[in-house]
Amino acid sequence: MTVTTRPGGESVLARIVADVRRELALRMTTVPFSQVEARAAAAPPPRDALPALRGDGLRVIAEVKRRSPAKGPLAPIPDPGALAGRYVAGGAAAISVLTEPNWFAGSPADLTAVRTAVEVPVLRKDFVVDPYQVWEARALGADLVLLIVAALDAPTLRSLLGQVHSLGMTALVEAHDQAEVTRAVEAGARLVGVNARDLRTLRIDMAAFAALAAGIPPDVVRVAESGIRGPADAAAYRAAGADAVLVGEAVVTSPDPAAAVAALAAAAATEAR
Ligand SMILES: O=C(O)c1ccccc1NCC(=O)[C@H](O)[C@H](O)COP(=O)(O)O
Repeated sequence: MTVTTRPGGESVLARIVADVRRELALRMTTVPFSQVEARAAAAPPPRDALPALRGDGLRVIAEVKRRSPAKGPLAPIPDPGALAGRYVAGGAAAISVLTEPNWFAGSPADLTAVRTAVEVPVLRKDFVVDPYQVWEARALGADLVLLIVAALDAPTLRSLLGQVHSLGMTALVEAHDQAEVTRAVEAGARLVGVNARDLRTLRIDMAAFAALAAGIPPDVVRVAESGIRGPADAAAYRAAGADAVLVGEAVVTSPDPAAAVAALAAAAATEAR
């Protein structure tokens, strides 16, 4: 689905979440929770993401993203495991996999394929609103789960975060403004992403990370997400204090994804803090 937004119209995020909830309700009737729980117990143990995402230089989380609501199709990606392998060859510290089918043309099978193909931590990037999806993520082999502050009330954010941690995974808690950063930190996030893209309007504000980074405590790992076109953007985020960047479109559309990832990481070989 490709969207246009109208002032005062329903937010894009709200529309995506409504679809996700409908599909989830269907899955919950066809795949009993006990089955998901059993698959999670049999999944390979989670990989520790935090040490992978902070260290010397800027870490790159490279995304498997076939399409975007704003731009439509980006890349067909017939073999997500092979693409993730190219990212890792270029130095990616983690891989993000969009598993949502209707707006991003993703699938849960993409995540499993990527997890099998690479040895770095793998993020389930989806619109998680219910504990069932956290268990699903673990059952698929995910090491990280995205929690979007704008999609969750405070008690739900806190309880989903606790659940991600109790399953041994890491949550990437995503914020777009100061109030959301505060909520992420108060909920106990250890990894906070500032998304330059406002998921309600799809507008990109590349200044958002620099404006918000100082409000993220030093023991929390900081990720700058979205809108990164190349090394200059990555270097600017590093200078503003990012430990890692999360990049989708620029790497899936590159003719050489390994080189694209390597250039992003190399551009920002400066000390951040
Ligand atoms: O990408 C979108 O258009 C989008 C729209 C609505 C909700 C989420 C969306 N994207 C998810 C992401 O956060 C990005 O895929 C990710 O940060 C990479 O962004 P980019 O490098 O700009 O492709």
